[in-house]
Amino acid sequence: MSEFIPGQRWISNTESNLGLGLVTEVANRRVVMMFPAVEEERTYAIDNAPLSRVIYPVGEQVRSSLGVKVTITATQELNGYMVYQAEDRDGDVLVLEEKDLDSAVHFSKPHDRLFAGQVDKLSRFRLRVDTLRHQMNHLQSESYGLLGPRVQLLPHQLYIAHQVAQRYAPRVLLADEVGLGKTIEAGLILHQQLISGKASRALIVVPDSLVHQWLVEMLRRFNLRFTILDELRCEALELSDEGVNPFETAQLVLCNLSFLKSSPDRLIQALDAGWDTLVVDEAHHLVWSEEESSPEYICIEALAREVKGLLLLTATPEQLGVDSHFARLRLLDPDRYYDLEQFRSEEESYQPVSKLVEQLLAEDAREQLQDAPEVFTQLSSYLGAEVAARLEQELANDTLEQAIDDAVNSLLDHHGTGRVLFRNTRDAVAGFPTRILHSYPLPEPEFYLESEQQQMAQAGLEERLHPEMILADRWLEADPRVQWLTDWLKENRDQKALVICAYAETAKSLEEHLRLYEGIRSSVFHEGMTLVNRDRAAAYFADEDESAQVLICSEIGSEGRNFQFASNLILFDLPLNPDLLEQRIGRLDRIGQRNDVQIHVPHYEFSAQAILLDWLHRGLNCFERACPVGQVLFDQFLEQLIPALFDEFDEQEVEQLVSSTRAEADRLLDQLQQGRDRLLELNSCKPAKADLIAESMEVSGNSIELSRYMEKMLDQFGVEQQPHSSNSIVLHPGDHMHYDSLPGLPAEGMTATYSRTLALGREDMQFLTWEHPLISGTMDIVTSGDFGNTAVCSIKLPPLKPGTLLLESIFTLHCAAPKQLQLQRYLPNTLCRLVVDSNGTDLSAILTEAHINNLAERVGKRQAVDIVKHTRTEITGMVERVEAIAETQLPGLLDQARSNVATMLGSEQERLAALAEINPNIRQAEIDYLAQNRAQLEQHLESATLKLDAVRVIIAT
Ligand SMILES: Nc1ncnc2c1ncn2[C@@H]1O[C@H](COP(=O)(O)OP(=O)(O)OP(=O)(O)O)[C@@H](O)[C@H]1O
Repeated sequence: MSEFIPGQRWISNTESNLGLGLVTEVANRRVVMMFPAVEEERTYAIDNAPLSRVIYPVGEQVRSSLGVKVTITATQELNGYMVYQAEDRDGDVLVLEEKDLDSAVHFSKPHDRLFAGQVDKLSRFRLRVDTLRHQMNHLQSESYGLLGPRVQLLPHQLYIAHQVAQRYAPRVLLADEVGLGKTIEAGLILHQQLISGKASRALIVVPDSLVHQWLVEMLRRFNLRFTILDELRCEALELSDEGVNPFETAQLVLCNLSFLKSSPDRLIQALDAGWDTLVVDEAHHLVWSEEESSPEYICIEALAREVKGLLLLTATPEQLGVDSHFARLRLLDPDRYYDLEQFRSEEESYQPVSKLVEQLLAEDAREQLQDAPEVFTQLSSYLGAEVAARLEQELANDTLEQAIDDAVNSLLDHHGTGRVLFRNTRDAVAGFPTRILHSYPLPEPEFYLESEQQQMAQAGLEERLHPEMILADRWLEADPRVQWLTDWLKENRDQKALVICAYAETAKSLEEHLRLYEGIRSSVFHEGMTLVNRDRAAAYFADEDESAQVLICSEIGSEGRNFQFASNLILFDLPLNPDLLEQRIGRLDRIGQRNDVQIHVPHYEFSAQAILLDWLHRGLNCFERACPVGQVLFDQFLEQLIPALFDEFDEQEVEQLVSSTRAEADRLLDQLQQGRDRLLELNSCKPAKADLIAESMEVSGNSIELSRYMEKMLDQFGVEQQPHSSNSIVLHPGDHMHYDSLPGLPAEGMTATYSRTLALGREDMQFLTWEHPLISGTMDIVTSGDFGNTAVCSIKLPPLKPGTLLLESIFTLHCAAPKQLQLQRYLPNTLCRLVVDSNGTDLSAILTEAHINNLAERVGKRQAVDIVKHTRTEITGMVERVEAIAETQLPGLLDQARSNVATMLGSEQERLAALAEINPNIRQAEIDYLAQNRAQLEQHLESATLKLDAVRVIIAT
């Protein structure tokens, strides 16, 4: 019969920080243990559960789950279940069943270990104290959750991630321009949410062609292992476990949108599976109008309703018009975005706010403001008379800059869009390459001209823009673009080129032609290929040695893909929609592009293609720059553009169309720059703050400090370390490991580096940071167990008489609370360290840690045990003394913690509540969450104790 009985209390030997466990279920050789203090559950195999039974002896002081402190006076075991008789402070007797004991308790007191003869090495004691400090520093740093990912520290991304990741269940639209790193931003946010316990289940939904790229990117950059679900995989899971919901078999799931969209049953399973965060890439595919929603939209809308956190990613939020843009915002917050008309008028109201912000941010703001009383009137109407008056007063002071900064922040907060929408542009992010257009007018083929009379008369727009449709079977031999492409590739053999055309059919036959008849190393990539084949094609193109010179892609096949290692883009045809053109150029014009991007456009002279090229280039200027108003211009001029493409305009009329488009583009860009986009830009990245975050990450990511610390740590754990190349090491589980395995260390070992720069270039190496599972995992093992929590040493320090006994003790403020509350963040950033002599004199300030560490000498194990044995009474007295002193320090520390909660959460809570009255972008759920969070933190702090974590006995010689 099992020794486990429901209701019994046990403690985890490896995770004592979980508090007291409660047996809830025993079946099939497994025991399920609930840890109420941290609201976590664990299932163990009964045979080798790392658990110890907790039975209190008579005389022990314990607390009931209601918080009543009692002393046990008698115990009784009923078929393995304990019932205690106890007395409270008033002497009242009560009966306490073990299931009703307080769950937030701790064991393995260091002095109990010491008296049992368990004396650790001095180096382990130091390592324990270092570990406690590092853990505390990391948890409280600005970069918590953002340090681990293998990414370049780019301020514009860090700013967004930092802003969003701290929120409860963030719901935002990440709308950076193409290639600025939305995937990376989403990954950073997700990583922070998962590591901090704010989220544990995430679903990513992407277009078919991006499934693998996301899988790889999440794994190698973020150490997040996603499970891909498609129909085949779901069926296999159901076959091996009848009745299982495949979406519940993993915490992190990645699937493609068409799979979910086309299977209502699978969608229901996904809806039932419960997620904390949903990420949807290429969200511009979610088409919606007031009359009709696309199936994709309906599918994501259903999920968005169920899931708490939602990240929508699109580079072209307005590609399908304001309606669709509104619809995506509506997915984020249906209560806020319910009226399209109101949304439109709101967009217009951003302009005066933006103008005001510009005035405040002008370099000569002081002079400008002195002559502009109307600015203060305006400011007063937006932020109230008090803010305006304060700013006016500051005009004569040195602190004007700060006051302006505050006013701008309030304006952005109160009247901006920033809480739901983030958009960085190339203009705002430095370091992007130049884009250069090369146009190649080619003579129309004879065959084409001959057939023109009858063919062209009937040709639709598609045929005019894609002549291969008219040339039909003979197109490969007759189309001059094919010959041009062949020549270009042969003349530039050392250059890689990405060719994009509209249709998969065109891509396929073009590639076949180049490969079979022209001997060009080529590869093709289109939506009709299987995922595996697409990835193979992309890898063949990316390969550094034996690679394809050219990759031919269809329009949607290449969306979202990374090809920045090439710098020649050949547009075999042109899309009508400028946003699609930007998507194409964005394949190369991305972060990581080291060269200028050369855009080549072969086209038939005097044809629809030539007119479209002219309109897109001179009218919209969207080849050499990203054009944020492309969609609006497209909508506005489409009616005139169509007849021009049908050859119904003469040269002058075409010129007229181009120049009026240019004029309108300039006007709109100007308006955008002054209106919403400027606000968005300012909201999406505050450079000073962004740089601060990046700097703080550089500091907390200091690889020298980490590598020195880890070298000692891994040594203690028996991990073999050998230098590899410069800045990298090879780690192997050694023959004398203290644990069978360490988290994040594969049995076959690994090559790793602490250097971010090296890690970015060498993806085969693990990137070791405070957040790598090996490091955070070993740190957890140290602090949650008894590693190094006892030591004995000797010191020579003349004023101390030989034989003087001292006790150095380390206390940690301990408070079991659910992980997502992140209680540690609010605790004072100090360890409580106390040193006393056997008279109980407090010497903490005189004998500093560094002092003792410098002088401490090792004492052999046997001698150490002897010292402890002979001085047990004194040590017991000193432990009581330090505990008493610590008790007096507890209220002060708790006051600090409460005040941290009040400052950090209270001010955010007040700010949000005040904002919500003005800016409807604030969700009530967020405000409620903060209030709840604060109440829970305060409640948990009530049960905080100073726990004696480690002791070092010191004997003067
Ligand atoms: N911080 C970073 N460190 C290293 N590489 C990065 C970083 N940010 C972006 N990149 C790289 O830049 C490229 C573009 O990033 P990403 O795919 O996230 O952009 P995107 O905005 O999602 O693009 P698209 O609009 O095409 O979907 C990718 O190859 C990505 O790996």
